[in-house]
Amino acid sequence: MSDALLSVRNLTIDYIGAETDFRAVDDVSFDVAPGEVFGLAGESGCGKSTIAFAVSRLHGPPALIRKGSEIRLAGRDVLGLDKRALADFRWREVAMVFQSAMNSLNPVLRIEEQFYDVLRTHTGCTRKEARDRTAEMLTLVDIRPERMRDYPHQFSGGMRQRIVIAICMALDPKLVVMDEPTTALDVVVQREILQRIDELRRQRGFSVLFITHDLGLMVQFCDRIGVMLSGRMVEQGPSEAIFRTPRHDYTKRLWASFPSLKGGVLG
Ligand SMILES: Nc1ncnc2c1ncn2[C@@H]1O[C@H](COP(=O)(O)OP(=O)(O)OP(=O)(O)O)[C@@H](O)[C@H]1O
Repeated sequence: MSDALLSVRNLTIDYIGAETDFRAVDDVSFDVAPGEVFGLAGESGCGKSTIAFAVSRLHGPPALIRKGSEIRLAGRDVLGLDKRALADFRWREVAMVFQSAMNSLNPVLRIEEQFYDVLRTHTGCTRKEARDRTAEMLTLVDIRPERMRDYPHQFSGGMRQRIVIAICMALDPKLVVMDEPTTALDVVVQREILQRIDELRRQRGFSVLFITHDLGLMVQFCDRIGVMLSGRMVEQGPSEAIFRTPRHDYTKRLWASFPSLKGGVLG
């Protein structure tokens, strides 16, 4: 697919050990189109997070990406980026939201300062411009702009996670990688946040690489899903097809292990 935003080809990643190496990702290929939400499903340990880190170029030793692997974002060779290009690539091209992202806010800095740090570093904007952008972004995630004067502890967990998402969106990245972005939150807050992300995606047109253990959420939120088993991608396709007519035995077993999905999440 040449018009893909993200193109992953033959991605192979080992964790290098003292005695033996462990192949966490084995010859995985997939594309994510502009504006698309692509989900990675599969049991714990199958390599989903390892892929998410590699795509964001946040992996480090002992993870080693093997020769022949290719990751392209908007045509750029992600694995070939040097240190300088990488600083620009992160946030501007790709932003990552983790499960514990809400704890990544600096507890002693007002929210306003935390936005300013990211915006100034990447755009060289003035304080006034940063403040305007912060107000705009907070509004997008349903937080009153005047609360930019507050500190992280003055917000609930769900609000803190929304603030991190707003910071991630502030530079208009092309791709947002979300690894269990709402897992630490209660179910109602989870749904609210995902709905908000979905609206933002429609407005701003970014793509999402989405990882969650919650298969119901996955089917509901993703346009397409790739199913992983022991480092390999065994099946990929439109969510509805993967859910309703899975071809691989493992996918069938995966859905079967979540009886709540039988009611038909897709309606
Ligand atoms: N730093 C590391 N050193 C060695 N092995 C690792 C390291 N990080 C992850 N692994 C192994 O690589 C495999 C893939 O891990 P990964 O975290 O990518 O899986 P996952 O599908 O995201 O799992 P989960 O859903 O539990 O987060 C696992 O077997 C894990 O134990």
